[in-house]
Amino acid sequence: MNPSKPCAEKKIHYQHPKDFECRRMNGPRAKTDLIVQGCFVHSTPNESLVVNEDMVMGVRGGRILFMEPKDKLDALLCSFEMDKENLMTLEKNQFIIPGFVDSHAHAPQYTFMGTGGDLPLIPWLQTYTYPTETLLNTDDSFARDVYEKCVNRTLRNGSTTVSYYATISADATRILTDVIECQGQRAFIGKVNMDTNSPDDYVETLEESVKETHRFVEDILARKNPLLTPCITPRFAGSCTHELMEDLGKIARGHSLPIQTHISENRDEVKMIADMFPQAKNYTDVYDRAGVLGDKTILAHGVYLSDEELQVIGERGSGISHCPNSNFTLKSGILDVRKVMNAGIKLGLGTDFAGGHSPSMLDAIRRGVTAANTLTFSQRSDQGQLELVTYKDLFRLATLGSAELMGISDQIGNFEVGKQLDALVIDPEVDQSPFDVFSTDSREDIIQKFLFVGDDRNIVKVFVNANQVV
Ligand SMILES: O=c1[nH]c(=O)c2nc[nH]c2[nH]1
Ligand SMILES: [Zn+2]
Repeated sequence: MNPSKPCAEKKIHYQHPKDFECRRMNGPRAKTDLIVQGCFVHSTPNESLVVNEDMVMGVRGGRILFMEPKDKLDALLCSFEMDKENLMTLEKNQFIIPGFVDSHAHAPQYTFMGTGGDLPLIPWLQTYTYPTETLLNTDDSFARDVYEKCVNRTLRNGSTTVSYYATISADATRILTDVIECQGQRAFIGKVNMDTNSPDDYVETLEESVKETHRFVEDILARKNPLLTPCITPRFAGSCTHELMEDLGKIARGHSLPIQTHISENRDEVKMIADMFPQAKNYTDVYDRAGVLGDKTILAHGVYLSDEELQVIGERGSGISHCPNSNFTLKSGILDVRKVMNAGIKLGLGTDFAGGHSPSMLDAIRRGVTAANTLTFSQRSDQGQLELVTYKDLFRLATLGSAELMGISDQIGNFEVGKQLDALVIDPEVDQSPFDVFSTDSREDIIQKFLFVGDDRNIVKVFVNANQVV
């Protein structure tokens, strides 16, 4: 097997290291059937945590064909003409969950993840973020090294789908796309757009930005890989002119593409946007006037959105990516998740590394619980009884919620028949597991222990579109 051959044949300029196994070998569609028997844990539109014991799932061409009680196994194998050789039976305490969907992450910032938490957003962007992105934007081999490690790390931590920001260059973004494609992850990928209020060596003209965006969109669409979606990415209103955002909105609508950007993350940022766009009513109105708010728009953070803004976001069908680690690390604030959920606005979860200092959606779940608990301290005295946000709600946001936010919940997010199989096999008793299981633990206790104490050691298999990628 020559791991680099398929990519080389497609004339992708990216070359893998010798020992790297390019998963494009499998093609984006799984060739063999897969049957899984065991305990399935997922969210449904009505329930955040559903545990289905003793079930059997059949998968063909990457898609879930059936999910039935295990005593029907023989009859199902017979009627779907499936081979028992493809049966994977989970062990006693193992269970399977949908792959995590990270709805907001910055691949180039993986370089400095875990450092630089001493500053708030705007000086953090100027001091750490822009210089690092400038470096990856211009040094291909460094970018390749960072992107390979970043994608490998997110996959190992169970993120089967990630919505990534890259840098401002279409060529550099292409390196990230090559890496994601070869490692077999499902992803939204965004070439970042910035045409104002940015460093002299990390900024584009309006014309360049639009031209490069077309080039990047065409590169990804030409690959015809259903796992990859170009995502139009005006960085935030603080680095884009109205004219650029308007043009980007048109490109997104022209190709029916998603849009991702940041909104209302930090008080100084909100003030900066008000100064830059005096004609707009508020931050949301800046995007609304430019035609950036549609039913495929992912807005990261939204900590300081007013009720009026939330209403507009809901009416446009846009949604919010909640990034609690980043909000704590950059000292931005805390999103009122219950308020957003009660407003009926689409809500997902994101790591936002390297504003956040973890690539793990397990960490995002935990920080989300802490964020919600923290809000209850300040709200209880004046509002009486509170509707709590639980770990089950956060599990839903990390899977089905993010899939809904990204507009792909018809394909992934849970184990509904007809969806594609993106899944994680969890082994609570793996060697070196960071937690212990006792005979007194119920199944729900074990799931909760994994969500609060588990890590990538417990994620023993990762499937994207039924292909095993870890
Ligand atoms: O958390 C964030 N990370 C970023 O890179 C960024 N750019 C604008 N606003 C931002 N917020
Ligand atoms: Zn971000």
